[in-house]
Amino acid sequence: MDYTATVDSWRYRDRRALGKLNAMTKPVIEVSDLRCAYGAFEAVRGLTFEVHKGELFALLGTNGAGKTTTLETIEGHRKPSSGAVRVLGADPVSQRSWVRQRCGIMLQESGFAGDLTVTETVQLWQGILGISSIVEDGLARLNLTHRRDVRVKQLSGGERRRLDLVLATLGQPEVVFLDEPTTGLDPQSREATWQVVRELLAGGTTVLLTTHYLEEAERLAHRLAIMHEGRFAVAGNLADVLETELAQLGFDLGDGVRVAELPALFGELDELALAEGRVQIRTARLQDDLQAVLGWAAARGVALRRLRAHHASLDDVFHRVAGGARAEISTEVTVR
Ligand SMILES: Nc1ncnc2c1ncn2[C@@H]1O[C@H](COP(=O)(O)OP(=O)(O)OP(=O)(O)O)[C@@H](O)[C@H]1O
Repeated sequence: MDYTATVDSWRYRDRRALGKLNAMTKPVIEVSDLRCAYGAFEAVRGLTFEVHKGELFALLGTNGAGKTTTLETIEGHRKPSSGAVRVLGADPVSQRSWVRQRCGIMLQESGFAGDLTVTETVQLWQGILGISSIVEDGLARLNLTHRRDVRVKQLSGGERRRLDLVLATLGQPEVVFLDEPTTGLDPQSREATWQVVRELLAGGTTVLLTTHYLEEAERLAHRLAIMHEGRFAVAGNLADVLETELAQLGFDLGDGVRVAELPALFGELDELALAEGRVQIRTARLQDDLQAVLGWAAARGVALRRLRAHHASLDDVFHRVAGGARAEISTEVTVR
């Protein structure tokens, strides 16, 4: 049985139900016109969004887009320059200890004491949080049991990341912040991490995540935002985000076929690709244009070589945003 597929389809089926439920409940994380500056430089420029109970919201974006600054500000590590942040209804700066007790935080870089063993580190963290829960399960699920007596400084980068996650999820926090949780992990460890995150969500934990892995956001996020230069360039659920980019239809222009002979299409022809002998069309009406091309080819007896028709992927959207082609997208996205 493909467990991943089952979990993912469950997520998609359940998303609508979660949305209806969430419309009736107070958000767990509320961010309103958030701005954060380092001196004269404004790294975060007016973000507004909410995250509801049991929901995972993913922040994607290019290096320096402002993801970590946003996350750390919501965690209460710094005051916003302006705007408002509420976590579980409280101000994460002025009510820090109340909020902190209810949150698990996985920073981008851990600040472990290298001379402590894995077990000692967990025990220390349990002491700080006043938790006496048994962590064997957490260590086992993230494949760290056999490393429990190893000093932290002797762990690999991926093992440290997994230890970070064990610590962030100690004591069943209501909210978990994950800053690039799977960077540097091998595929197996990444899958184990995703499984832990799915279990947290199923238990009602709310998760705010930053990642550079588009697949991670596709697999886990109920909603996501792609940041660029401190703003949300595009945001919403996966379908909303994919709809912001046109679909693509392409095939090689065979010998003896002239461009003028092509059927009328709704999409726009890529002149650069055409110069290299390929018909490449970006279109908002993929089905109509595909039908027109197939009908035309059948009528003329043209074989369409390397025919490819596909809706936009998250990768396509990301590259458009990263390429700075933001004129086509609203930069004032409000996510509610
Ligand atoms: N302490 C700081 N002082 C000055 N500028 C900072 C500081 N921290 C971050 N910045 C700047 O703020 C901007 C946003 O940084 P941030 O780390 O939030 O981005 P990011 O999206 O998390 O990037 P990455 O994907 O590389 O982690 C960048 O231009 C960065 O150089």
